[in-house]
Parts: sequence; C-alpha cells; structure tokens
Amino acid sequence: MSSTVGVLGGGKIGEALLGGLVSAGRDPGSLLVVEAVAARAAELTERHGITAVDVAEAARRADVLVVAVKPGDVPGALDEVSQTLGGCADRPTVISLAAGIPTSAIEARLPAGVPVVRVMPNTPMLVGRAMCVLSPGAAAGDAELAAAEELLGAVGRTVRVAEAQQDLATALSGSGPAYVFLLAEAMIDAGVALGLPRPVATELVTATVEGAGGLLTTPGSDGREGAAPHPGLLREAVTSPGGTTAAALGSLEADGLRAALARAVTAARDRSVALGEQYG
Ligand SMILES: NC(=O)C1=CN([C@@H]2O[C@H](COP(=O)(O)OP(=O)(O)OC[C@H]3O[C@@H](n4cnc5c(N)ncnc54)[C@H](OP(=O)(O)O)[C@@H]3O)[C@@H](O)[C@H]2O)C=CC1
Ligand SMILES: O=C(O)[C@@H]1CCC=N1
Repeated sequence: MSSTVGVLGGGKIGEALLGGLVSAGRDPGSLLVVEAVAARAAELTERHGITAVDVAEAARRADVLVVAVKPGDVPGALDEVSQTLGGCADRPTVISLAAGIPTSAIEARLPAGVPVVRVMPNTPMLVGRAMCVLSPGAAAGDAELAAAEELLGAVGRTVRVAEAQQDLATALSGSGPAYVFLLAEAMIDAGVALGLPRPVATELVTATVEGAGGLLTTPGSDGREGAAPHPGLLREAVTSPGGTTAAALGSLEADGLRAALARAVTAARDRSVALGEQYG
C-alpha cells in the first residue's frame, strides 16, 4: 500500500504536485489536500479525485506532509500542524516547498525530532518534468531523504544539494520556468508584431522551445558522445556564418541579455534569502 501524502496549500505548486502524482499513476485515495479557500479545495477534489481535509486530519493521517503555502503563511501552518502532532505517536516526514525558509526554522516550530526535508520544486511537476532540489534537515536521515526522492522522482528529476545552495537553486530551477515563459511570450509577440497570426506564432515558438529542450537533454546531441550537451555548441550549430541567427544573437548581446539574466538570477537568489530572514 502506498504511503499517504498530505499537502498543505492547494495553490499552484500544491496542484502541480498532486496533479503530477495522479498523472504518474498514484492512487488519488492516498492524497490529501488542506486548502484555505473552500472553492479551490472543491476544484482540486473534482479535478484530481483527491480528498480535502483539515490540517489536523492531514497531520494525523499523512506519512509525508508537504508544506506548499506561501512563505509568510508557513509559521501559522506549522503551528497548526504542531498542535496535532504533539498528541501523535506516529509523526510524518515534513517536506517544505517554501522558498527561502530554512529547515532549522521549520524544525523549531515542530515537535522535536520530526524529520524535515527542504525541497525546491518547479511547476513542470504537473507534467512529470519537475526539477526538485532536496536538502535534509537535522533530523532527516537517509531513509527520509530516499523516501522524499522516491515520491518526487515520480514527477520528475531530483538532485541533492547542501542547504546553503537552496536559495540559488530557487533562483535557477524554481523560478526558471518563468524566465523561459517570458522568453516564449516575447518571441510570440515579436512574431505577431511582424505579421504572423498569433496561433501560428504560438505554435512555432512552443515547438521551438520544446525542440530546443529536447536537444539540451539528449546525450550526444551536440556531436560529442558521452558528455552532457553544451548549450554553446548547440547554439553554434544554429548559427550559420553571416546568417540570420548571427544577426539576432549580435542584437541580443548588444542589448545585454546575458547581463540581464545574471542580474535576474541574483535578484531571485537575494529575494529567497530575504524571505528566509523575514519568515524563517
Ligand atoms: N509557484 C511556483 O512555481 C513555486 C512555488 N514554490 C513555493 O510553494 C509555496 C506555494 O506557492 P504557490 O503554490 O505559488 O502559492 P499559492 O498562493 O498559489 O498557493 C498557496 C495556497 O495555500 C493556501 N493557504 C494559505 N494558508 C493556508 C493554510 N494554513 N492551510 C491551507 N492552505 C493555506 C492559500 O490560500 P490563500 O490564497 O487564501 O492564502 C493558497 O490557496 C510557496 O512557499 C512558494 O515559495 C516553490 C517552487 C515553485
Ligand atoms: O516566485 C516564487 O517565490 C516561487 C519560488 C520559486 C518559484 N516560485
């Protein structure tokens, strides 16, 4: 029998996890959601066949309790969990998806010894293509970390990092899908501005992003066997001498795209640190 997973917060990332797990074949009967907005809870129940419960029931029944509320709501949600867990012999592993909040701050609000794993996921989880970055807290051993990896491995890839690197992981893979969506949106708008019908521009760009992602993740696609594809080599393969791509890349470099991205990732990293200081 599969373990019971309770998710606190049925928002964007909570649904990406729940929906991704159901799509990956998990029994919806093993999934609980605690959602503050009743209409949203009903929507999730209807859409994914999962069960909406209150926080006390989730804390009592879940083997794994996933915290998927906004960073500012984490202290309040953990206090509610803690009240229930105080009277429970069996305690779940707590997986926190909240940006910025250190495991030490989560542990401090829970009964002593509750294992905590900090995870930075991303929304491609909904379609089984998440990047989940994991760091164990003080009371999480190999068994809890392996269980978290097994759970999240069903909806994408997992990687372990030292907790000190979580804010940077948040800036790259947590927020990263939004950078790609912005790029896609801007490309579509440019195509429309130059005369393509929007549906055609959208199909061209989305297929291009998907295809480029396929090259980036297919070993040997840059002509080198046995090594991870290098983005620079893949870009060179598109760039004919004196051609259209060189003209476009020259324009992007002149407009400072690389520096803009570096500043954006730094801003996201700094914001993650600040969220931890504010709510941790
Ligand atoms: N969205 C993303 O791509 C990612 C998000 N995260 C992290 O996941 C967390 C959630 O983000 P996201 O899903 O985008 O946020 P959302 O606001 O979409 O979802 C949070 C949901 O939780 C509800 N909620 C608030 N407090 C409680 C509570 N005590 N019990 C039950 N439900 C509650 C909120 O209701 P209400 O609206 O009424 O407050 C809301 O519906 C954040 O900590 C974020 O840092 C991590 C990686 C990626
Ligand atoms: O924007 C945020 O704060 C969250 C964390 C990473 C992605 N979304």
